[in-house]
Amino acid sequence: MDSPAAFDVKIESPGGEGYDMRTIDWRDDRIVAIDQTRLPHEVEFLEIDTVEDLIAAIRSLAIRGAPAIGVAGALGVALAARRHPEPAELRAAVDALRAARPTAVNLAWGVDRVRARLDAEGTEAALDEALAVLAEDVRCCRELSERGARWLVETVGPQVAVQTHCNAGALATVEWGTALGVVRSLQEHGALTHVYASETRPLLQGARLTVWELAQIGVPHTLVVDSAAASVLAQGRVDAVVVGADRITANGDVINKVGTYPLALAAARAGVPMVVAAPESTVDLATPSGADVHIEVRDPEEITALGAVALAPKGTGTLNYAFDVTPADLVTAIVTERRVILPAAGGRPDDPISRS
Ligand SMILES: CSC[C@H]1O[C@H](OP(=O)(O)O)[C@H](O)[C@@H]1O
Repeated sequence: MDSPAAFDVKIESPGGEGYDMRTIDWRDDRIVAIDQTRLPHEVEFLEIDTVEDLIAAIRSLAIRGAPAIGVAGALGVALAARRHPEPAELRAAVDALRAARPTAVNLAWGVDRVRARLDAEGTEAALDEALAVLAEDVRCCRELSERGARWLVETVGPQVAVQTHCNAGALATVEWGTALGVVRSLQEHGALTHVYASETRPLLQGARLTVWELAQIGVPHTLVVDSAAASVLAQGRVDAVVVGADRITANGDVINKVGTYPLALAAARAGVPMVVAAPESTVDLATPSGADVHIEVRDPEEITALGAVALAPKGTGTLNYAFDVTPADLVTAIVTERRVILPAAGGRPDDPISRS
């Protein structure tokens, strides 16, 4: 595939002060991670010494984002092996970690991968495997981002405006990002014009995290409320929607932050490609379709209050889905570190040829 001339341009993407820090890492025999509940006002790090504290951090979204919680799961098994030598205690701690959040396949994938190494070769091997998972995330995000940027330049042209949802940036991974990784690669190639970010109620990952990241890297951006995202597309302001994923099932259905499905409907109506950027660790070939995925339902207070301020009458009933399912026929492209799958055109993640 000849590289389009535009793609051969390479410019230094400005990183903001301290932006290149890692979202999650292993230092001095413990897990160190940015507390994302404090952003964008403060950059604070958690130093996690126990599995209980790690589970709490994942459940509160202090540590969040499918790839990042996959790495947290992997490091968490290594931590558990060091803190719980007694087999029954260790098993209970690892099982509780695996169940911390149900929807992103990466958490179970990271836990299972390191648990297998622990069972086979012991505590130090478990840490080696966890550190390998961490390093792979860095590599995979860079590779999928480059692949996604190249696909966009070839498909929509040399200058690309993007609409994204939630946060699938460096904060959702170890350090580079998936959807925002594609944005950064477009920026590096001089092919990015603008990013529209939706705020992503109720926890505002778009307004608090994505906008913060885009400012750090000097990307021109506009924040919109979730319900305006469809109008942004209808007005022809963007060339592609690019989002992350929490789980991609064997038939190409994409489970991602709630609000992704309506965005895909609006993209189809506007004739704009719907692009999902995710590592292969998010592809779950053991689950046939989105109908088989447990969608996390979260605390009503996340909807009915903003901190101490009530946004709805006390006792208001809610349906606080954390994710939704975008059917494969609305997904133009899934970009991983190894391949581009075209579900809307009939491509499937479980296709033996493209999996090879
Ligand atoms: C790079 S995938 C990030 C993915 O995870 C987010 O969910 P949450 O903030 O609840 O962890 C959202 O679905 C993002 O697309």
